[in-house]
Amino acid sequence: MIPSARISAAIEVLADIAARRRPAGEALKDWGLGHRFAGSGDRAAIAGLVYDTLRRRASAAHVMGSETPRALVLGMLAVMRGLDAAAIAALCSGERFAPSPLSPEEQARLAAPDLSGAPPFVQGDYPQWLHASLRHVFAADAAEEGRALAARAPLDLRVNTLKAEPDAARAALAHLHPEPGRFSPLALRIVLDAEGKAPPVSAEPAFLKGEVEVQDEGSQIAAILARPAPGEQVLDLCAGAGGKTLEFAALMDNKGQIYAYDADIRRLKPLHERVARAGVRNVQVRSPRGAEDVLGDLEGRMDLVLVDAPCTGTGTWRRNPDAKWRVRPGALAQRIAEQAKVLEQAAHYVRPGGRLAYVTCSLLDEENGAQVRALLAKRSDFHPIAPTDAALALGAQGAALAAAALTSREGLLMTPRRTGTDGFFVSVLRREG
Ligand SMILES: C[S@@+](CC[C@H](N)C(=O)[O-])C[C@H]1O[C@@H](n2cnc3c(N)ncnc32)[C@H](O)[C@@H]1O
Repeated sequence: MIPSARISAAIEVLADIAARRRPAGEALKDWGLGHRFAGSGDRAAIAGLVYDTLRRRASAAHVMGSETPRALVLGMLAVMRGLDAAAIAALCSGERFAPSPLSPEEQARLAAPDLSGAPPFVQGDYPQWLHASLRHVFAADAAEEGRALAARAPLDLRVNTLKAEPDAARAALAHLHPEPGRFSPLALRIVLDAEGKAPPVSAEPAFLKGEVEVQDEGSQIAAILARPAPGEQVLDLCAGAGGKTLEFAALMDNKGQIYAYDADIRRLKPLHERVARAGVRNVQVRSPRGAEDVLGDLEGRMDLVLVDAPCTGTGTWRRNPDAKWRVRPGALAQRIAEQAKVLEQAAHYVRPGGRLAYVTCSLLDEENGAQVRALLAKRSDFHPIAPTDAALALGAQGAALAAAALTSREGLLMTPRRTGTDGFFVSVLRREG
C-alpha cells in the first residue's frame, strides 16, 4: 500500500471506532480481516497512525477545529509527526486510494498549527474531566506531563538474573541496539522505529530461554523498591500474570518463598508457564477457590506483602492511548473502592516488623497517596518509609531516582516526563515490630 492509502485506511478505522464505540484493537483487527491484501508492514503502519491519532486526539481536533476522523488524522500528522501543510497536501491527492484534497480551511489550519491558546487538557491531550485531579498532582506542569504521556513508549526488557547477567543479555540482543536503563540495573531499553513498531522480542532466543522479560522500567523499579530479600516470606497479593512475582524471585535469588495470589484466577494462568521459562523455583501459586480462604495460613507471617493494585492505568497512556479516552468517572470510583479493600486486607498478612508495598500505575492522588493515608488512619501500627530511603534499594541510582520522581510523605511517583518510565506510584510501609 502507498502511504496515502494507509492514511485513508487509518481514517476508516477511526470512523469505525467512533461509530461503534469499540476498542481500537478490535477495529484494527476487523479492518485487517476485511483487507487481506494488506501485508504486515501495512497493518503495522496503519495501527501506528491510529494509535498516534489517539495519542494526540485533543490537540489534533483543536488545530483542525473539527473532530471528524479525517480531521484528527490530518491534525496528528502536523502535531505529532511534524509534517508541514505541503507534505500533508501531497498525501491527500484524491487519486485512487488517497484521501480527497485539502479544503482551503484545512490548508490554512495545517499551515499554522497553533496550540498556544489551548487549555491544558488540550495541550496535554487528556480527558477534561481528569484535569482537576492531574492539576492537583502536577500543578502548572499538568499539560507537560500529559504531553509526555502522549508520546510513544520505548520497549523495556528486564534481564532475569537467574539466567543471565545484564551485559551478556545486552550482547545477545545487540542487533536490537538495547541501551541500559536509566535507574534499574536490570533494564534494557529498545527504541522503536519511526512508525512505532516493536521488534518481535518474544521470538528472540534470549526471551525463549528466559533471560529477558518484557517489563517497563517503572514496574521494575517498583519491585526493587519493595526490597524483597533472599530467604524472605513474601505475598504478591495482586500477582496477575506475575510480572513482579518473577522479578521478586530473581531479586531473592530463588531463596525463600513467594506466594502469588490474584482474585481473578484467569489472570494467574500465564504465570505457570512464565515461572518455568524464567527458572523460578520459589513461587507457590495460590489460586482463589470459591469462598475458601486460601491465604488464611499467611496471616501475620509475611516479611513483605506487595499490593500491585487494580487501577485506572493513567500512568500507562503511552502504551494504551485508547484507554486514555475510554476511562470514565465510574471506573475510577470502582478502582478506588477495590484499592481500599485490598490494601486493608493486605495489612493482615504483614508480620510485626514486616513491610507492605503499595504500587499502582496511576498518576491520581485518589488512587495513590489518598489510599495510603486512609490505611494509615486505620492502622496506626504502619508507618511510611521515606521515599528517599526506599529509593536507596536501587543502589547508586537511588538518589537520582528520588530527585527525578515526585515524592511525598506517602511515596514516590514516576512519570514519563520525570523518569522516562510509565507512571508508577510506590509506597513502602513498615509495620511496627
Ligand atoms: C495491576 S494488575 C497486577 C499486575 C501484576 N502484578 C504484574 O506485575 O504483572 C492488578 C491485579 O489485581 C487483581 N485484583 C483486583 N482486586 C483484587 C483483590 N481484591 N485481591 C487480589 N487481587 C485483586 C486483578 O485481577 C489484577 O490482576
